[in-house]
This record gives sequence, C-alpha cells and structure tokens, in this order.
Amino acid sequence: MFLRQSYREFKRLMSFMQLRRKRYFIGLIGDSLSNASIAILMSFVIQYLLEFSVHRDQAVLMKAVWIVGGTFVMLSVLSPFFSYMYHRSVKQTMVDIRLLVFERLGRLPQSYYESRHSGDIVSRTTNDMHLMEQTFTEHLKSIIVECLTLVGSLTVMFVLDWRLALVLLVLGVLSILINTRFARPLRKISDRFQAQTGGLTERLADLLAGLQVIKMFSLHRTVTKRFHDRNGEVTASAMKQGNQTGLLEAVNFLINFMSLGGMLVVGIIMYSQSMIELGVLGQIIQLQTGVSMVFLQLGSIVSLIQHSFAGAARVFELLDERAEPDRYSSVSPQGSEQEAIPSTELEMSDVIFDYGTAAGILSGSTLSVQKGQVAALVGASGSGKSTVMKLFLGFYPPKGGTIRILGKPLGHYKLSEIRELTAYVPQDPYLFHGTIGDNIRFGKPDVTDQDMKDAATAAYAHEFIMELTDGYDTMVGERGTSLSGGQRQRIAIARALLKNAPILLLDEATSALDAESEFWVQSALHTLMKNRTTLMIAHRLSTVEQADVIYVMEQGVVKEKGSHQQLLAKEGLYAKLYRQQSHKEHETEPVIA
Ligand SMILES: Nc1ncnc2c1ncn2[C@@H]1O[C@H](COP(=O)(O)OP(=O)(O)OP(=O)(O)O)[C@@H](O)[C@H]1O
Repeated sequence: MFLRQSYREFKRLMSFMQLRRKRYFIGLIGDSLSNASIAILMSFVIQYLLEFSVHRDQAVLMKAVWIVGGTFVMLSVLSPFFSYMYHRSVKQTMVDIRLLVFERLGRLPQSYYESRHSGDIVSRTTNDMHLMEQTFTEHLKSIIVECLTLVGSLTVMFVLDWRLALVLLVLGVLSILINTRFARPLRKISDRFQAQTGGLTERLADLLAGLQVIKMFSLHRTVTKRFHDRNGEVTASAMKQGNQTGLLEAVNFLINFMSLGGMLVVGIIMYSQSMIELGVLGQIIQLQTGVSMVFLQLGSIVSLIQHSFAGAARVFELLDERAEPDRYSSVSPQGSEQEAIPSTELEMSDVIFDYGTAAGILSGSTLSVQKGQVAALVGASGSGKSTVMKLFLGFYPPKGGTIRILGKPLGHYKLSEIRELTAYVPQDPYLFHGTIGDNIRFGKPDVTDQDMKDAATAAYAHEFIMELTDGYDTMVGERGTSLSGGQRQRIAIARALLKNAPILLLDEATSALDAESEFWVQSALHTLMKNRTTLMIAHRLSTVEQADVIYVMEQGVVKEKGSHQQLLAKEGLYAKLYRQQSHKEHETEPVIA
C-alpha cells in the first residue's frame, strides 16, 4: 500500500517530463553508470597492480594503465555530457511545473484563498518545489548509482568467488528489507515536517504583512514567541527524522561492518590456504568497500527520498485543487432568460448564501439597480455587504435565489464575462510591482500612452504623477507602499476608467482618507460613475446622501430601501444608523478655539 503510494507519486513526477523523459533517462543512467563503474574499474586496477607486484608481468601493468586512462576519459568527457543532458531536462521540466502551479493558482476560486494562509501557499511553491527538483536530480541518481554499484560489484564478485559473493548478497537483501521498513515512518515524519515548514512560512508572512500593527502594539515579543513555538515544532520533527535516519544508518553500519570484517577474515584464511590469489583478494576487498558505501548511504537516501515525496505530494495537492468553473449553473429554476428585465442591470432575488460554515450569511436578500443608477449598500459591520459584492463579482455562487446581471441570470455568463462587465474598486486597491503607467494600463496593456494619460487626468491623478521624479515611469513599491492611500485610489480609478465596464462596484474608497484626498478621490469617482450603473458599499452614511437608492442590510437581509430622505422619514434602521454616525462625527469634530 505504502510502496504503491510512493510508486504512484514517482509515476506522477515522471509524467511532468513528457517528451523529455527519454533524454532524461539516457542522461541519468549514463551519468550513474559512469559513477558506479569507477569502483568496479578500480577493483580491476588493484587486482592487476597486485598481480604485477607478484609476477612482474608488463602486460598486466598495461591493463591497469588502460583502465585508469579510460576512467579518466569517462569522468572528464562522458559523465559531464550525460550530467548536462539530464540536468537540462530537469530544469525545463521544473519551468513547466512552476508554470502549471502558477496557472493553477490563478484559476483557483476565491474560497481557496480565503480559507488558507498565503504563507502555506508560498511554502508549497518554494520549499516543496525545491524538494521535488531534488528528487529528479540528486535522489534518483543516488538510487541508480547505488543499485548499479551493488549489481555490478556482486556480478564481478560472483565471477571471482561465488562463496564470498553469496554472503554479500544475503547481507544486501537483509539491508534492503530493513531500509524499506524504515521508509513508512520516515515518510510520516516528512509529511509532518513539510506541513510545519509551511506553518513557519505563515508566521513569516504574518510578520511581513502585519509589521505596522506589530510595531504599533509592540507585539514583537508575541510574534517572535509564536515563531519560536512553530520553530520548536519543526525542530522536534527534524530531530525525530534525524533519530530515525541515525538509527537506520547505525543498522546499515553494523551490517556493513559485519560484511567487511567477515570478508577480510574469510579472505585472509582462504589466501593463507592458497584458495585465492592475492590480486583477486585485493579486488574483492576493493569491491566490498564500494558495496559498503552503498549500505552506508542507503539509510539517508531512503530518508531523503521520502522527504522529497512528501514535498511533491503537497505540490500535487495544490495542482489537484478544483479550479473555478467557467460558469456557475443557474441556481434557481426561476432564473431563466425569458424573465430578463432589460432595464435592471444588477439584481438579487431571495439570495441565500453561506461560506460553508454553520452560520447563514445571506438569508433571502433582494435588491436591484437600474441602468445608470447609483445604489448604495449600507448596514452594520458583518451584515453581509461585502458578501453581496463578492456574489456579483462571481467569486462565489449563491446557494439559493437568483442573481441577474444586465437582466440575465448569473449562469448565462462565463465568469470571465462577468468580470469583463464589471469594474471593481476595493477599499485598498492593490498596486503591482512596476511603474505607475504599468499599473494604470494593467487591465488593458495595449492602450496608447495618450489614452492612459487621459484616464489618469479624468481620475485626478495626472497632476500628482507628473510631480513624481519619473512621472508615469515611477516605480511603485510592493503593494504601492510608496504612494499615499488617496493616490493609490486614484490610480485604481484610472485603471477602472480604462477598463470601461458598464457596471461599477465600489467598496467605499474614502473612509480612510484625509479631507483633501477624499475630495480628489470623490471627484475621480464622480467621473467614473458617469454613464455607468453603480453599486457601492458605504461605511459612512454621509457619502450616500446623493445615491438614487439606498439598501439597508441587517444580518444578511435587506431590511429597508429608498432614497436618503425617504429612509430618514421612515424613522427605521437607516435613520437610527444615520443619527448614531452624525452624533459620533459631531463628538469627534475638533474644537476650534
Ligand atoms: N471567507 C469567509 N469565510 C467565512 N465567513 C466569512 C467570510 N467572509 C465573511 N464572512 C462572514 O460573513 C459575515 C458577513 O461578512 P461581510 O464581509 O459580508 O460583512 P460586511 O457587511 O461587508 O462587513 P464590513 O462592513 O465590516 O466589511 C460576517 O459574519 C463574516 O464573519
């Protein structure tokens, strides 16, 4: 069962080689043969030199010289050539695997990322991939070299003296049996070790992403302790791995010691009884030394290969994750195309949704946004506003009810089409590493420089960009940290303007900005909203007074709907929230003496 699993993993690993498989194996076996034959060839050299020292036969000496010369040519020409052959195949294969993994990561659904730590994903794509590469290069070669050395040495020994060879064969089989017994526990430890290494990367990612919070709250000691604890777990697994490998190596050493010692004693007795020639005895002892090395290394190879397979299995898990489908099937039977309402661009009808946990998040939400309207979604924190947005963006399929976009049910569109139809400006837009220009034209790389500048001008970003040293060629740091929040927002708005999608989804962009930045971002948003249908999440009710329609959410249900004035007059939830916020803003207003 366990061996079958390892074989399956090996087969899958090899499947990535595709057409390069032949080149890889020729290179690998050629290089391994060169390596393995050295010990055997050297045993002949020793035999001939010992024979020469006894009989002074020049012809025998020449044989030794020829073998040494041949070995030199093999090591300096053939071995590097074969090595290049298989290393090249491995490098090209690893490029393919990295691409596959990257491509799969891009196609995984939002739920995958929301339920996992980015550190674990980084660990799979770095540590585990590295282990995978080691299987192709080092570990497989070691196994083949060891096997060839064993088979070659035993064959020569059988020809020289079958009795000594038989003893060695029995000990070899015993050693292989013992090593296979250790493989399963070593694999278990390796699986745990790799998962814990992923946890360690998670802590590191937390430190990098949350550095500001850590500094602000002086949490350095706490996070260091967490890292230390995780590190302790990894070390404990590493120690266990070390113990097992050490134990295995000790057993191998014992077998090796017995065989070498036994061979020497028996050999010397046979020589003293003239049952064997000195040259042959020397050759057998030399061969035995090569075989000893095989026994000694077998333990660490078994451990290393299990470790590599554990890494490969984590990469396979990632590759096997289910990608986002092309489209969702229509959830509700009522969501047929005949029912399309052309003037309604965004619609949600009795939508039910949860994130797979016991708690229901949306429990029958209904809302609609007409063509050209600005609709606002308000409500207490956790009431489900962002979830509504995620459903319209197609990040999750609803579990009940109907969602329509441009009058057609969600299932009518491919997910890529939904994202073409919508432009989304989140609260904290992500800027990629690159220039400001690259970031603005991210969704439309082919637009002209003039179009890009026009979009930046309309987003009130052109002026501040031109004040930067390299203008549009200014590099923004990772996540755009070299720019202010308001500047990042305006670049995201310019990006959305270039995309020119008919539907706009906004997560209130201005809640964290100062008055001046807010003014510019609001102006940019007004340009962006022109001639588009907008659904915006608003955290501050003062920003939605002008909206055509406001939906008020509470615990996953739309409780109220109307304009600002209508909702105030209703004296319901909105009016209560509005008064609470106005009161708070009033309280925190600075007192000017
Ligand atoms: N990926 C997720 N997995 C599980 N539960 C989630 C997930 N995202 C959100 N939730 C839960 O869903 C509920 C609604 O969250 P949502 O983010 O939609 O609220 P919100 O109204 O946008 O809140 P806020 O105004 O604070 O952003 C919350 O209870 C939240 O804990």
